[in-house]
Amino acid sequence: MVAAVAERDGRFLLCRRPAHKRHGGLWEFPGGKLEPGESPQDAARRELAEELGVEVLACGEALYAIEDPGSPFVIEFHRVAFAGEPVCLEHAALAWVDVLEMLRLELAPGDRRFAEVLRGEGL
Ligand SMILES: Nc1nc2c([nH]c(=O)n2[C@H]2C[C@H](O)[C@@H](COP(=O)(O)OP(=O)(O)OP(=O)(O)O)O2)c(=O)[nH]1
Repeated sequence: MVAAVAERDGRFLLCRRPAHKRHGGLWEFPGGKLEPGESPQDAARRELAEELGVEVLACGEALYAIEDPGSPFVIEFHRVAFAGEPVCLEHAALAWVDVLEMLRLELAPGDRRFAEVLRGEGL
């Protein structure tokens, strides 16, 4: 899985998962599973267009790869820059939050581990 880390003025874009899905109601970085043959950069471009209606301009190398111990997924966190204002097309809500606000949200497990890395080390 790829998770996109978009930052503006010290705030990061987080998305709340729809109630009916796995980890419903929990907050996550936007992104999703890679389709066959996709690079993480391709998947970030596709997922952010689908979920947020934005165009990814740049997607870096993986900052961290983090496992959710309760699931088979490894989540790669990549820094992204995008053009346009994100629109909530597939999630329950969007929010730009600083790291302390992020840690107060109910985060999906892998996203929480990354938030703790952000608090400790920054980007
Ligand atoms: N963001 C995040 N997703 C997680 C974690 N643990 C875990 O099992 N997942 C799962 C939930 C989803 O099934 C999947 C996220 O991929 P996705 O965003 O493309 O999937 P989705 O549920 O929106 O859609 P679907 O294709 O599974 O129907 O990873 C976690 O810690 N963080």
